[in-house]
Amino acid sequence: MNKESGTKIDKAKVSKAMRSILEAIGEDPDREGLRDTPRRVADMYEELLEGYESEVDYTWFTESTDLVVIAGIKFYSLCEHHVLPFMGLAHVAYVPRGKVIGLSKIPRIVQKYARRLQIQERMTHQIAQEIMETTGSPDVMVVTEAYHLCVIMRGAKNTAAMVSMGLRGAFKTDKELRGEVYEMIRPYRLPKWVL
Ligand SMILES: Nc1nc2c(ncn2[C@@H]2O[C@H](COP(=O)(O)OP(=O)(O)OP(=O)(O)O)[C@@H](O)[C@H]2O)c(=O)[nH]1
Ligand SMILES: [Zn+2]
Repeated sequence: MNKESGTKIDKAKVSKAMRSILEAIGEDPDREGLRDTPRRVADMYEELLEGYESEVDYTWFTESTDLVVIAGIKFYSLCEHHVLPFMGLAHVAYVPRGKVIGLSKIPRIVQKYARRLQIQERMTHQIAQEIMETTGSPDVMVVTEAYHLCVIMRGAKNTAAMVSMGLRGAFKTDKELRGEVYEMIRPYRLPKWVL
């Protein structure tokens, strides 16, 4: 079930709609190269939007109260305005209150919220929220940096990167703690777009 829209992806419907789009742009959907395209696009949306249906399986925990930083988590998402990709890196930090979740769960949380129709700020917020809920720590920092193809390929046609910050608890007020995280994530920051 798609938890936000309440519906599962209807692949037959996506495929039919894609065929209509091909016709609408003046293509022949029955020509050899396009014959399977509606089906491929339906399969693609099912894959790219699988985040609606994923749940992270928290099976392992350990105890610590020391700062945890996971830097350079890559993600690919789709902007909900143009349904074009935006992609980049997420960096996550939290100060556990005794409960540390498995390292791999952090990239899984990022994928869960990236693989939907999104805006970057909401994705950043949702990642921070799930980390707060599962670790019980109010002190969470999430930085996402991304290139949006809807800004690069069309419209403004500019290669600006967007950085979105999610600061919770101590990270909101403690500049020194924030600075420590910036230092640690610096080598893992997003490279400059080259095209
Ligand atoms: N803040 C934010 N804006 C986004 C994101 N993804 C897309 N947008 C912007 O959403 C806005 C939608 O604005 P509209 O004016 O309705 O759309 P548009 O006419 O296609 O706008 P242009 O892209 O400027 O041509 C655009 O400025 C997009 O760049 C996102 O993740 N966060
Ligand atoms: Zn867009």
